[in-house]
Amino acid sequence: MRKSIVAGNWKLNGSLETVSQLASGVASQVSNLNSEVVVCPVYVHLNPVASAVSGKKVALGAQNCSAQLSGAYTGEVSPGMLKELGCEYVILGHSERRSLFSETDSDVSEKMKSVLEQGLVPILCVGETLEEREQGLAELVVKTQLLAAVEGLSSDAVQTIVVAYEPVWAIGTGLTATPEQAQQMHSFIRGVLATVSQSVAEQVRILYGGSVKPDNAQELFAQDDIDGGLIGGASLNVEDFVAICKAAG
Ligand SMILES: O=C[C@H](O)COP(=O)(O)O
Repeated sequence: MRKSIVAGNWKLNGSLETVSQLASGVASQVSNLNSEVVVCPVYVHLNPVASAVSGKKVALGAQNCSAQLSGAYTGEVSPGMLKELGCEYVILGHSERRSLFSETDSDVSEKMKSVLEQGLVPILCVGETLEEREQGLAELVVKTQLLAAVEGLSSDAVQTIVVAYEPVWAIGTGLTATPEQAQQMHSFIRGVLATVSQSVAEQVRILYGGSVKPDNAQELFAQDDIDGGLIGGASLNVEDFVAICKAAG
């Protein structure tokens, strides 16, 4: 039985004051849930958010990291540094990093290795653009991204990762994939993971992301292969995010 996860990706939002309030507000309302709750602020907000959720049932995640562990890499932050701040999760390969910051499958693959070596859990994002979906390429795109990210990893390592299926056309647009569309892709992803091993396929949590809101979360999370969500806009509001976390269990 896979434990559900709801992760809030706060993206480039908030101030020291507002993220601390957001984190405390969420932490005070999720203590009785069965699902894991993760919040992912920007790097410079990790420390105050870690303090706000300390001892609470909310885990800390980062939105990105370097593949490098140390050295002359100006402006980068290593997985070990994130771990030192209390991070357990790192979002990797988000479509905004791929499209706006030119991250390639190969970059994501290097980051996967470094993050796993440091004992952190990558939340690996995969997903197709609208154009790719309309051309019938959605599964090929997702499969290519997924296999590139896990290439060279042991099956023991792969079974610890979290995958987030985020159709690019659904991110921040209000256009959610239907529960059927999402389930179809999640089942496909599980099938791709089965080529690593059947037990990997059964254990890896696969989250859906893209305009998840309190009013559509329950139906999405009720699908067999949807194990929670990666939430953008709605994670910036305590009541909405808590409602989504409750929908996951
Ligand atoms: O990482 C989160 C996703 O990009 C989803 O964002 P959204 O919930 O605002 O559509």
